Amino acid sequence: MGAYLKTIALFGGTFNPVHFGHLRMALELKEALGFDEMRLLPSHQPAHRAEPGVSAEARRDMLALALEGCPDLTLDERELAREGPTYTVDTLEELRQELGNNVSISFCMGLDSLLGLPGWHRWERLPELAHLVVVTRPGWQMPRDGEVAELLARCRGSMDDIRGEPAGRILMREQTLLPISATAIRSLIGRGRSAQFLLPERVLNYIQIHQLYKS
Ligand SMILES: Nc1ncnc2c1ncn2[C@@H]1O[C@H](COP(=O)(O)OP(=O)(O)OP(=O)(O)O)[C@@H](O)[C@H]1O
Ligand SMILES: O=C(O)c1ccc[n+]([C@@H]2O[C@H](COP(=O)([O-])O)[C@@H](O)[C@H]2O)c1
Repeated sequence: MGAYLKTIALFGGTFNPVHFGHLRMALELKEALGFDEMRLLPSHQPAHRAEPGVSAEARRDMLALALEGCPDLTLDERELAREGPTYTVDTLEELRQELGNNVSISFCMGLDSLLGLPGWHRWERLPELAHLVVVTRPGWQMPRDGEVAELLARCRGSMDDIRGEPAGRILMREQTLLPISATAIRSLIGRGRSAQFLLPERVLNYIQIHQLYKS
């Protein structure tokens, strides 16, 4: 294997709002796998779910507040400026053009997202543009057959592969996720209950000041 490449990881989501589950997962992945950069990538208009109801600017502002004082995690705002549905393949094509082929790009996702990958826009192009880092929870089932199982059989690799190649590998990593979801946070606030200790205090203050998620 040749020299190691610079490694950039992306962690995409709606972040409506960002919470400690997202932040811990991103930080642990960066530290455990040794990525040079871990970028949180808020989507403008998610491709496979309803409109978030909270503006892209507000979701971005909350992420920026959450990342204050955490130099290990950065914010990549490129999807927010794009009109129409946010497709990961467009983002990765843009990024690849910007960075060239001598950089290793990894897109991080949960196993649930990997199982749904064949529904993503131009999904077969994704491994040509980036590696996929897939976080599994203890006890989760890997697919046995179908397109994703075939992709895994072809592409499964290690962190050494990811450091040495620009794209094309799938790394499976078992990690315990904090049991927090943005849906539960929105529901708590909507019912007038407290969401304290589930997300950064600064983000909670922003939600209160802007009266977000009130039913
Ligand atoms: N508790 C968690 N720990 C680690 N990762 C998470 C957690 N919740 C969501 N994720 C991951 O974060 C990314 C962005 O998720 P998203 O913004 O949809 O958050 P969410 O909390 O699942 O939101 P919602 O409840 O609105 O679906 C996805 O890859 C998702 O798998
Ligand atoms: O490109 C697609 O077709 C596509 C379909 C579903 C999800 N994604 C991306 O996957 C990431 C997590 O999405 P979500 O909806 O679980 O927050 C986020 O970056 C989305 O843009 C992308």
